[in-house]
Amino acid sequence: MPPRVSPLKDAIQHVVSKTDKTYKLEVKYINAVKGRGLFAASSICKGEFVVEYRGDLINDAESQRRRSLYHPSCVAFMFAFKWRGKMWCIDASRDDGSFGRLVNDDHRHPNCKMKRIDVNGIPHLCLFALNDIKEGQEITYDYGGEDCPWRTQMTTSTANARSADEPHPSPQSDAEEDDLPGPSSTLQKTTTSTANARSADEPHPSPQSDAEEDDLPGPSSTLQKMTTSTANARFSR
Ligand SMILES: C[S@@+](CC[C@H](N)C(=O)[O-])C[C@H]1O[C@@H](n2cnc3c(N)ncnc32)[C@H](O)[C@@H]1O
Repeated sequence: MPPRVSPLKDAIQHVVSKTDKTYKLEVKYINAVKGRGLFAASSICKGEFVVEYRGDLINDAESQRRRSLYHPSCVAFMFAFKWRGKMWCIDASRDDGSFGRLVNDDHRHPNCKMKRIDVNGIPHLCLFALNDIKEGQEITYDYGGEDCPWRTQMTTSTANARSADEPHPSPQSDAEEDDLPGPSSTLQKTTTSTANARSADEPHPSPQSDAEEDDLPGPSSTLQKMTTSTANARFSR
C-alpha cells in the first residue's frame, strides 16, 4: 500500500508520474453497447483521487481540426473544457493503455466527479470519488450535457423498468461549476473552486488567484515543466 497522502497530492503524484492505480483499479469488458469500463479492484474512499483522464492537451483549433478528421468513435474520447477563458481539449482517442479514458458515463448515480487540477500551469482532468466505492463497482462520472445517445436509448427502452420517483443526481451549483463540452460533444462537467497545494518536495509556492493564473504562459511554453518533480497545483472543485 502506498503511503496515505492528501487526494490532491495523490493526484499530482500520479499526474507527474503518468501512472494509474493499477493496484486498485481494473479494466473489464462490460457489453457490446458500453464496451469496456473501469472497476474498483479494491475499495476506494470518498474524496480519494481515482484516475486522470490522460491524453493530448490541445487547443480549440486543433480540437476542431481533429474532430473533422476523426471517426465518431474517436471523437467520443475528446474531452473539451474551459481554461483561462479559452476552450481546450484532452484528446484521449489514442489507446495508450491509460485507465481514465475508459470510465463510462452515469448521470444518475455517478460515484466520481471530474475536477481540473493545474500542475505547473498545465490543466489536468482528474476523477475523485464522490462516495465510498466498493470493490467490484464500476467507476463512473456524469459526462454532463443532455445528448448522450445511450441515455435516450435507455429512456425509451427501459423507462418502464425505472421507477418514476427515482432520485436525480443532486443539483450542482452553476456558481461553482463550468459546464463544458466533453466526450461525444456532450457538455462535460468539471468543477472550479480552488485550493492550493504543493508536492512534498516543493517549498511553499504562493497561492494563485484566477487573475494570476490567467497571466501564466500558455501550454506550449509550459508543457516541459511537467517533467519536473515539483508541482504547483490549483485544485478545481
Ligand atoms: C470515453 S469512452 C468510455 C470507454 C468506452 N466504454 C470504451 O470501451 O472504450 C465513451 C464511450 O463509452 C460509451 N459509454 C460511456 N458511458 C456509457 C453508458 N452509460 N452507456 C452506454 N455506453 C456508454 C459510449 O460509446 C461513449 O461514446
